[in-house]
Amino acid sequence: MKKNNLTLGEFIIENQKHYKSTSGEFSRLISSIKLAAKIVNYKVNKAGLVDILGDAGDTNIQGEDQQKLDVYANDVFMQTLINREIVCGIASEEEDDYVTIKGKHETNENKYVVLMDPLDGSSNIDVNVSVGTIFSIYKRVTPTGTPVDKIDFLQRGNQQVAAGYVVYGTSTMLVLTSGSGVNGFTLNPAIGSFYLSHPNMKFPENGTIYSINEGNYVHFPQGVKDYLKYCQEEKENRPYTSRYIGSLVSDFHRNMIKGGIYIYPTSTKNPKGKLRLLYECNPMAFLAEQANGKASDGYVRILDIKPTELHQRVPFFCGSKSMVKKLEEFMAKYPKDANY
Ligand SMILES: O=P(O)(O)OC[C@H]1O[C@](O)(COP(=O)(O)O)[C@@H](O)[C@@H]1O
Ligand SMILES: [Mg+2]
Ligand SMILES: [Mg+2]
Repeated sequence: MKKNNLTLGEFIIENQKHYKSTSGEFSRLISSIKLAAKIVNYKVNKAGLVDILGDAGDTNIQGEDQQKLDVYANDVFMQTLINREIVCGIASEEEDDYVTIKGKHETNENKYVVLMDPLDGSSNIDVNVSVGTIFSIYKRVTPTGTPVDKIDFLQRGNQQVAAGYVVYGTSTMLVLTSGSGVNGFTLNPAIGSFYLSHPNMKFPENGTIYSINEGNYVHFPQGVKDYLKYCQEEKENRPYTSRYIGSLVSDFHRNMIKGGIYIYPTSTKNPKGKLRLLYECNPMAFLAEQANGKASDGYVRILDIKPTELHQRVPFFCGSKSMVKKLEEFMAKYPKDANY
């Protein structure tokens, strides 16, 4: 597949067969996400010059201090999707509950729901380090024309129609899958279009980078501690390299290109893990598997976990297949409660 000559819109039209949509509804949905990403990107790039840094002075349902850019990004993605009336509902890290979009005819005819983390890596905003947006798309399970229900959002990750992220980094990229591989599109800011720059992205089977917040070491499950000892011993192609950006999207993106594993286990501070299943782990797990990688909670495939709550957290181990498998071997040596 050639690169640099297809825009994201052209790519979707050319690959219509993969983007399970006849009415063009799906491509309009992606076009809305693309538009919102460009608006947020513009603000991210001016962060030091406009009043968009620091705390928003409020906390979200997770009990986290919302950063101004968290709130701004949430508003932009929400408003873009609502105004263009393409989805029937949205769930967001920054919204207490899901939001129903009835449309002008109050008919709930649209068939897609979107779940999102509008700004991932919030701790990086004020220090000029890359951040991202994560999104996950499902077809609703309730009949069109009927009210949207929580069950439309509590679907297993293996039911996703599409998933992707935007990384606002040295360049701004949108990385997308709809179940037929992963493709990366880079924004040309001079033109305002995303161009296919990373066709058919794949995790290297193995890698030598591990990404984890080792500040929480004392609270890690024994299986994770043993795996870190394995990574750091001088044997074979080890010690590995430790790289941790503090933004899931950025760590994931680097690991997908270079090979590596991202680990956010349980800890005393986060007994269920920190990352949210619905709008962080599931979309990133879908992308990982579509790129020949692997994603589990240490025992179970992330995409098979049955969600029970919108903001539920799970332990998250994701990246090069051999590295995730090796970590699972260490986890399996202990009874689950010793690890969780
Ligand atoms: O600071 P910690 O505890 O290591 O957590 C960092 C992780 O938390 C996150 O920032 C959570 O995402 P949000 O910023 O969207 O809340 C991840 O992007 C990142 O990998
Ligand atoms: Mg996040
Ligand atoms: Mg966030």
